[in-house]
Amino acid sequence: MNATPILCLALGQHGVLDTAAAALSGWTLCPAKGLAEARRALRMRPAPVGLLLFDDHPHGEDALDAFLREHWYMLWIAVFHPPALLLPVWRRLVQEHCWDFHTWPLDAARLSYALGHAQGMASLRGGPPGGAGAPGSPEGAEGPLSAPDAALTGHSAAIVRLRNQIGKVAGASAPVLIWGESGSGKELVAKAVHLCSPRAAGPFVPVNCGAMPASLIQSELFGYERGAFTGAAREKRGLIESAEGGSLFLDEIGDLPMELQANLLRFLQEKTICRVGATRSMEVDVRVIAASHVQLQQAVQRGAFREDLYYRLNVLALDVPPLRERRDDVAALAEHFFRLYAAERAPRLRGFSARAMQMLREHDWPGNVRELINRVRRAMVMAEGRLISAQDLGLADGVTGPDGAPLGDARSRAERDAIDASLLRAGSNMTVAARALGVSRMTLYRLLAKHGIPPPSRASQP
Ligand SMILES: Nc1ncnc2c1ncn2[C@@H]1O[C@H](COP(=O)(O)OP(=O)(O)OP(=O)(O)O)[C@@H](O)[C@H]1O
Repeated sequence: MNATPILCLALGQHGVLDTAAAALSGWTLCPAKGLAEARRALRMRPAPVGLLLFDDHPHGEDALDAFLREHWYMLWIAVFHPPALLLPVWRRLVQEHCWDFHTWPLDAARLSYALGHAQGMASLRGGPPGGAGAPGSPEGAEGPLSAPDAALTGHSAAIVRLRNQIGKVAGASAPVLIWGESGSGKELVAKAVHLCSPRAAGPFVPVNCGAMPASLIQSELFGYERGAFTGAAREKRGLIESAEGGSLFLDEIGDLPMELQANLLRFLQEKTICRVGATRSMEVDVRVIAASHVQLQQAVQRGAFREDLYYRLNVLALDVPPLRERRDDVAALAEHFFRLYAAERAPRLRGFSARAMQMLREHDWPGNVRELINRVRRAMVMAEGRLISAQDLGLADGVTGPDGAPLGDARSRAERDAIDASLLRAGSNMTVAARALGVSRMTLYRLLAKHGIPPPSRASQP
């Protein structure tokens, strides 16, 4: 008997579960009557492979699509009645999410062979998340992640390659270095590495090295003892300690001050840390995942980043491609974010116009996926019709082009569009937007007031 469980999900009539059980007697099957039961079963006992058992009137494709996106790390085999496969909606679902498909009546030998093959492939990928949220999981400072927190949308060759690489590096214990442009998805990739690793049930602790004042980083990362400095009335665990048993995500590692680079190197070499003011060091079991949007090798050449630390971190490297290099993903991502925000914001909206989709595909996405999210969210607020237009997305032809308006008007409109675009690209971060526009934050606030653009709320600042 093969002891690794296969999730058997009945979509429709539950009788299909008995039929499958009779055909697959040598397998450990974990039956689930519907999506809610399947979610519960997978939380209790993760499975690397799942069977989707459709009855002769399949329906509920949106809910199933969302479920399969959440459980992207599993290999799925669908079983259909042949007529359903003539329908575009089910063909698309199989193409997007399934590793194989079969038809009723079951050919037990063929299905067994496919399940064995799928299990073998799943084990090469590094296996499913190791029981995030499972009973007995140690709870960390940030708590364990769950699969939807790290689902990478997209089916371009680049993202499929990246998913495979994530599966491979996740199983190892060495540090990971993720490189990619701002907003391309580095943190999401870090979460996926953590979730696919044997540490999945432990905490994932993100630290933005660029956003933390240099004077605080040492005590925030390493913690401090009581009385270590004025104001240290109580001892405090650092972020590294709070990632015990899990992963520490060091975003913008290139911004780490030199003296802390030495401390981090010591931690990576010796697996011990010393709190500020402590006389003894302590052991910690934490995997470091670092990310940078600048090529660290150049920082090494400039003398701004330690070469020994660079080589320590760069054992397993992952490149997250910019969105313009995987345009095939734009439509799936836009639809994913539309679905994500539609219920909350705009139940009347039905989707994107054909022209809007075309402009989404043609845009260069300097702010990557974060810019796409911002454009979709803004469009959902601005749209007046049932379909989001290119105009709503701020991507219509001629929005910035001269149209015979007086020079002053054209200049003012161009200024406003440039501000809008850079705020979108910067994810509403005023500092980043101001830097991109080559003006100070104060000037940017003044320009917002001049054009009647509401300043981004503090909540939307990263
Ligand atoms: N493939 C993807 N599927 C779904 N969501 C994605 C994908 N890639 C990125 N995102 C989303 O885009 C946003 C930006 O991604 P993320 O924060 O991971 O980027 P980043 O490269 O770490 O950015 P920065 O360098 O500015 O920190 C997040 O909300 C993330 O969830």
